[in-house]
Amino acid sequence: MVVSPKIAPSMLSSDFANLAAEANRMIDLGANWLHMDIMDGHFVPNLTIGAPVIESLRKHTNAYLDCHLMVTNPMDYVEHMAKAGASGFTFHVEVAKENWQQLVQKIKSAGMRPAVALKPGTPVELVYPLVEGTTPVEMVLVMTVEPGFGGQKFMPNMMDKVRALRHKYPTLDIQVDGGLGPSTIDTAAAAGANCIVAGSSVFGAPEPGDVISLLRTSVEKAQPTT
Ligand SMILES: O=C(CO)[C@@H](O)[C@H](O)COP(=O)(O)O
Ligand SMILES: [Fe+2]
Repeated sequence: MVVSPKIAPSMLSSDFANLAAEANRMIDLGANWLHMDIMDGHFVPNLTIGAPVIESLRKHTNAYLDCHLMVTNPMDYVEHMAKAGASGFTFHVEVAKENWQQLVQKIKSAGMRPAVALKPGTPVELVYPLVEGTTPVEMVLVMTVEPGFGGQKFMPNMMDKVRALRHKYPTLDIQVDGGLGPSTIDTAAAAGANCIVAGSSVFGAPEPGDVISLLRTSVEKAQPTT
């Protein structure tokens, strides 16, 4: 595999009252990125954090903040998220069918890394133009649960999307998010995922560092033929 593993604990499963300490603990335990779930209570039936929390956290860490925006109007968030210190900006294709080119351009101009996510019911073909565009996204996030909540069950049938993406794009960062942990990582890694989001399996473990290492090792071992 020519793409490197990026393990991103989902801070949604952390103790939000101790966010900075939790974030730095994850980095010290070997995490590459911190996955930040931004939800607007409209695109998904849950409300979490926004730019003010990212801005506060940024004062306590230099880590890559991988922001997953489950919001209906991602365009409205770009400037605020960039100013707050977000590193990556992942929007959902379901709400950016018309204006994705403008959106990707705006994300890049604001200094963030653009990525696109798709819900379980969304066909993978919808993101191909975004990967192949003149201003392409740099990562595709395949949701392996319905977005909105941590702690749900991994959907193995989403691996068809991961396999299709890996076959078409051997060097693309492909992220999976939802229900990843020791019992599901090998399936995702074998399909070709290299960016792994894990919330409850990491924060709920007695030794979160062991889970982070296991996730990384599984991705490193998987060598899907592309
Ligand atoms: O985006 C989401 C949920 O919408 C995720 O990032 C979850 O927060 C992952 O949590 P686990 O399924 O790993 O517990
Ligand atoms: Fe997420």
